[in-house]
Amino acid sequence: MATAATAAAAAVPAGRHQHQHRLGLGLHPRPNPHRLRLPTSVAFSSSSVPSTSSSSSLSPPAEGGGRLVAELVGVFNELTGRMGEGLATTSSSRLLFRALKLALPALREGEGGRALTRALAVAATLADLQMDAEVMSAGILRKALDAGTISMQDVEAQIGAGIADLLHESLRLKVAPSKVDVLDDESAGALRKFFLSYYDIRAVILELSLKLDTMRHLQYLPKHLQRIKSLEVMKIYAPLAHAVGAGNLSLELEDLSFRYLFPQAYDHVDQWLRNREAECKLLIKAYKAQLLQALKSDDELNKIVKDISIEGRYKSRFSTMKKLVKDGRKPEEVNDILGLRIILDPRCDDVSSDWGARACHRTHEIIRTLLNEVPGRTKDYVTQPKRNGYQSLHVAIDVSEPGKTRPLMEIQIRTKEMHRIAIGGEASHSLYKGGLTDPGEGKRLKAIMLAAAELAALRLRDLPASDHQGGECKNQAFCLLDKNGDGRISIEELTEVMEDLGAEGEDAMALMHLLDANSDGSLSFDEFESFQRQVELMRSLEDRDDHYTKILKDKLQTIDSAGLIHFYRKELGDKLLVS
Ligand SMILES: Nc1nc2c(ncn2[C@@H]2O[C@H](COP(=O)(O)OP(=O)(O)OP(=O)(O)O)[C@@H](O)[C@H]2O)c(=O)[nH]1
Ligand SMILES: Nc1ncnc2c1ncn2[C@@H]1O[C@H](COP(=O)(O)OP(=O)(O)OP(=O)(O)O)[C@@H](O)[C@H]1O
Ligand SMILES: [Ca+2]
Ligand SMILES: [Ca+2]
Repeated sequence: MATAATAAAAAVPAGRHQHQHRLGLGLHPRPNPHRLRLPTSVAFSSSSVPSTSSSSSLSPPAEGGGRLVAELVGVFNELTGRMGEGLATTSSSRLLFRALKLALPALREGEGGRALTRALAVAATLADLQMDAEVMSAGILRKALDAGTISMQDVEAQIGAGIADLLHESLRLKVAPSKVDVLDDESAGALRKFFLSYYDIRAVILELSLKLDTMRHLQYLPKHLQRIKSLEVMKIYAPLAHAVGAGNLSLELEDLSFRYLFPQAYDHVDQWLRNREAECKLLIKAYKAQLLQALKSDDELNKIVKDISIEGRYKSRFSTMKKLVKDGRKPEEVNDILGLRIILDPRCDDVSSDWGARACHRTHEIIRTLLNEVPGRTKDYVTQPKRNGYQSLHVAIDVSEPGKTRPLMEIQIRTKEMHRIAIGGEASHSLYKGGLTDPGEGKRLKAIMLAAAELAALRLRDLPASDHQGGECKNQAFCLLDKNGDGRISIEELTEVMEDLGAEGEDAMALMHLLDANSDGSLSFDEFESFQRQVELMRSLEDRDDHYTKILKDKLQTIDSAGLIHFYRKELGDKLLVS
């Protein structure tokens, strides 16, 4: 870490360090509960329950207006960079920027210093689900509303009626589960359907992302609430997420509620999967690469297909547990802990032709020559589709080595069309997993969800650009700060944004002084870009800092479970305490 910090400091123009420290922009990496970097747990990891200790016990850093602008710019860039292709239009960006300006001051203090990071994680989840800027902004603002420092009137006046409607809708959704008995399967099922048919589907997705946020931080709630919320998630929200095709979200929701509802069973499954996780994930990666290369270099297969892709996955905690309770299997008897899925694109995709089946069978032959197929475990739903139309060829592979027994690997072989039906069609995963009984419902829901997102994106694209932003903008953050569009950020423009963020207007002078390299009293595009580079650097250092903190914390926890931490603490005092 010392090397990274030294290199980073060297990259900053000479003579700047002194000012940066004064403004709280110093590059020295330190834990900062108020920073806006997205937490690493944003990535859909099935086991990303944050640890119980938090950085909130640390005292806040010297807070200057410079730091606030740096945070605004850094967060804005990160979120727009994460938005789906075509969704980060000028008007979308402007909306997100306005929402951030309103929400940031409100979120700074909430939830023990975690409110801001949490709000941004919600927005990132929404971006990953291809939601538009309106939904992302609503996510951030819902967290600000929950923090109690802004009101719906503020949102309506400063952001607009569209987002206020979305927020009203999500607030109505929030209270709905309390009106039914979630333990009753029929009521839970009816409520899920009601959600999907009655409410704006984007509000449902927003609610799902907020539920994920709640579940990721459940350790801060009292025990009885942990159980009630987990039950709601298990019975209502996780199946809902499956139903709308938000697969990764539903897997994480399931794993988190499983953890709180059945802690002992969870620990058992978690321990078993965790012990093999790193090795199995490496194996999945290696088999994937090896298979892809073998398939792509097979002449016969190449005559039938124009493209081949392979997806890999390690089974989730909850999904594994379900298999164990279904028929009393042991974990080592679950045959799809390691999974690969080969998707083939036949040169002739006419469904009545046999090109698809030929491609699947040729792929199977290649696998047989390369890998150790387990006899009697192959299922050919390509030749004999399931009644719901599901087609795929499944083989089980033994990946053990002498002296090292491993769980089996399942390989599913299918064409693009078969995959489409398995994902969104009548044999869809949302029906298979989401508890929906009406065939076609999953397909319809997914279509509604995508159409709603597309419509919102179109609406935002159609909003009139502000006077000077009709043309191309090379750097969205710069253009949003340069309100009058004269190509420079003036002291007035900087003062305004600082005041919006709740800082003293005078801080603008200090920041201007720091960044205005040629001392002409305003920020040029180049000067602003150099500021942005520093912001990025700062955030990446904080990332790395988190990474090291986590490693150290994991080590300490291992030591703790061995009962040795008390010994080390006594020996080394606070030096070993990591928050
Ligand atoms: N989308 C979808 N996927 C399916 C369907 N049926 C099976 N699959 C997938 O194929 C996998 C294996 O299914 P099968 O080969 O029938 O195996 P199984 O009888 O479930 O066997 P176990 O895995 O041992 O419980 C499932 O885990 C799913 O991933 C279906 O109707 N729709
Ligand atoms: N062999 C595989 N290779 C790649 N992805 C898979 C494989 N099997 C399932 N998946 C995908 O992994 C995700 C999680 O699936 P999960 O393992 O929970 O259930 P499943 O295998 O579909 O069903 P079941 O629990 O009945 O086995 C889903 O998106 C699913 O499509
Ligand atoms: Ca499976
Ligand atoms: Ca200007």
